Amino acid sequence: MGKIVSIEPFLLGKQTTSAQWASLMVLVRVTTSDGQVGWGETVTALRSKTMVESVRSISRIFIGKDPFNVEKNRLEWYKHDFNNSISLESTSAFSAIDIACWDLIGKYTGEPVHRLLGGVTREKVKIYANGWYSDCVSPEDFTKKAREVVSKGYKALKFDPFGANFNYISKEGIDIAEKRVKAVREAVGEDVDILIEHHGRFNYSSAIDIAKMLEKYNPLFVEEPVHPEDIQGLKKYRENTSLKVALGERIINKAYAVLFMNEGLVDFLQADLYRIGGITEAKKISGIAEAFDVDMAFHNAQGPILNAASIQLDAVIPNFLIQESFYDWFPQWKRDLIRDSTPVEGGYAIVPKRPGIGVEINEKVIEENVVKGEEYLNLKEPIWVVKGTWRDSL
Ligand SMILES: O=C(O)[C@H](O)[C@@H](O)[C@H](O)[C@H](O)CO
Ligand SMILES: [Mg+2]
Repeated sequence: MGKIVSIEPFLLGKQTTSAQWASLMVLVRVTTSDGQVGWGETVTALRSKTMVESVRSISRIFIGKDPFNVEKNRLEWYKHDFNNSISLESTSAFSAIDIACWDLIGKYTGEPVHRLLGGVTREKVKIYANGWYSDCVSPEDFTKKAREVVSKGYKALKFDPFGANFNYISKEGIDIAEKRVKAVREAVGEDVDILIEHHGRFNYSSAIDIAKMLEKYNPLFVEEPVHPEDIQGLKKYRENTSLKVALGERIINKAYAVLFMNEGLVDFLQADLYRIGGITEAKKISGIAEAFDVDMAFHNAQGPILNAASIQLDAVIPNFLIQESFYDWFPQWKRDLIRDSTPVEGGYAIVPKRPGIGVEINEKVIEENVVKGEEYLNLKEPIWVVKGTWRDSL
């Protein structure tokens, strides 16, 4: 088996798309001395140039290494990078390389990654839709688009009904959010799960007021109800509602996740493979979560490589809840980038049996979509918002 000879980041995308937070992606190609290729992906997070450079810098640790030694290689990175415990740039670059190495291991052995991680616990994984509600402002907008999601077969969908409210939300703001939530619940019926995204933007008292409203709509979970660093606020939130809390998309290592689980502050953990340390660390964190009786709902808001890698892990872990997916709302170039997709059918993604993470890259699409520069920055609507929903009145 070959050693790693090159690690190349490609910044791909379009500077303006309907999904700004994911308009660009960093694709990473890892090549071995015997010509095998593995693919990884990481996030840009308004730092596209930085992320590309970060992949280049840390790749020096991996050149000449055996891609099979994911643990030893990770330890080398951990040892050399003094700031990895506080650097999303470092963990995100590392994560892409780790995913590419797993893809290589699968290709060498001829096995899908899930068979190398523990085998199949489920042949298909339940998906929830995100990204479906761009430009939804009125309850009627939400009704129309929610019906479309259900007609595609989805059994669960997530949305943020809070418009441009930030930190504090007034009684009127809650009333508007309620009209949107009610519209979606009525459109999808009681058998489809609704998941309420807060994007970590409220103070605890506002989040508690919101929770009182949400309780009657029976969401599967509420996500990041308070600011992600506000542990004291989250404790107060937990004391004041029985709604189930999901969080963790911004967590960059397993020890940090334990802080939340140890205090009983989270029901469902949303680690993301690109930030937590690739497949290697995502598998470990799932095991730790299992010991706390916490189920996994991996965050997955970026491109087709991360989507494929997440599905591999979902197939394996015992404590799987549900998988986020933007797949049906991807810009076309992201779908074209891979030859073999894992389409969502009847609300589930069928776990692919192909070697590696299960996708082949169409290299022509790389050439056509290489971009230079930074993400388009819209100062009127924060990057994490689904396009056209940053409106606080109906
Ligand atoms: O998917 C999620 O859970 C996220 O919080 C984000 O990464 C996205 O920005 C968002 O959902 C789009 O608004
Ligand atoms: Mg989120």
